Amino acid sequence: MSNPILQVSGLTMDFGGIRALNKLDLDVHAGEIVALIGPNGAGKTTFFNCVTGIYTPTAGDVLMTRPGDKKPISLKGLKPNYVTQKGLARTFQNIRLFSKMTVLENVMIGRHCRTKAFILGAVLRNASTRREEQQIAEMSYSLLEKVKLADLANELAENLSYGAQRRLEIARALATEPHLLLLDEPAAGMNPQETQALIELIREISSDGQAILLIEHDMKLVMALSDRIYVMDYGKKIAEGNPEQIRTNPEVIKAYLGEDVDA
Ligand SMILES: Nc1ncnc2c1ncn2[C@@H]1O[C@H](COP(=O)(O)OP(=O)(O)OP(=O)(O)O)[C@@H](O)[C@H]1O
Repeated sequence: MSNPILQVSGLTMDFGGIRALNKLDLDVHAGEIVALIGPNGAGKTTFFNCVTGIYTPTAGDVLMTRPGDKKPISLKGLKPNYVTQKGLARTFQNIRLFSKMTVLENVMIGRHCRTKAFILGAVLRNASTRREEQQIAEMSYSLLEKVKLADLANELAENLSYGAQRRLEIARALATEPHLLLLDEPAAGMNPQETQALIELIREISSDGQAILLIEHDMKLVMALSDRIYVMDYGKKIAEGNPEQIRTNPEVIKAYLGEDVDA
């Protein structure tokens, strides 16, 4: 088997006396949808923050192997914008859009991390910059079509419904052309119809070959989409397997006592 796109080993994160992550191993292969689940406070967001450069982990490594790479590169210690440039994009638990910009502009911003002419061109506005802007706008528009927001391209982001804002965040992350897409609670705050539409969207994105790692509390979504699931509790991995194995795992049932894993 080829190297995983993402290979996390021994990831540990201490906040003062709190060990939020404890020697966590996790990998994601090309084309997979992998979910990371666990009760509140288990360490899921800390994991994403360590992988995407928001925190530098106390110990462990985060390796990425992109198509064509002879050996993995380490993302550990890289700033978030460099992590994005290497091919890892994410959405956030609390939506982070530019509310006073249009829907299309929000996606175009995501794309700019891949363009040469951005800073210099923004000052000079020469012909090649204008051509590149046009290409970015077209590519961004096609992503809006994918997430079913093309009709709202010129609307301000703040005027979108909650579910639509979450889909816009996904489009913006896809605009960076990631090798791996990280989704942080994409269904949070959605009604059942919005969640169902999201499940279909994630399936469609995955069918294009996009590898996806997601954190989610909505078990219906997790069970419907995941090829593999990692379960953590108190910063440690307590189980790993396919949805059926996770659904029936006694450790998982114990960790979730009182919560509904059997969606
Ligand atoms: N910046 C921080 N400083 C101190 N402690 C933190 C920090 N970030 C997270 N923690 C602690 O680390 C632990 C894991 O938190 P984390 O937010 O990663 O859990 P989670 O699984 O994402 O929870 P939730 O499902 O509620 O979002 C918690 O005990 C939390 O209080």
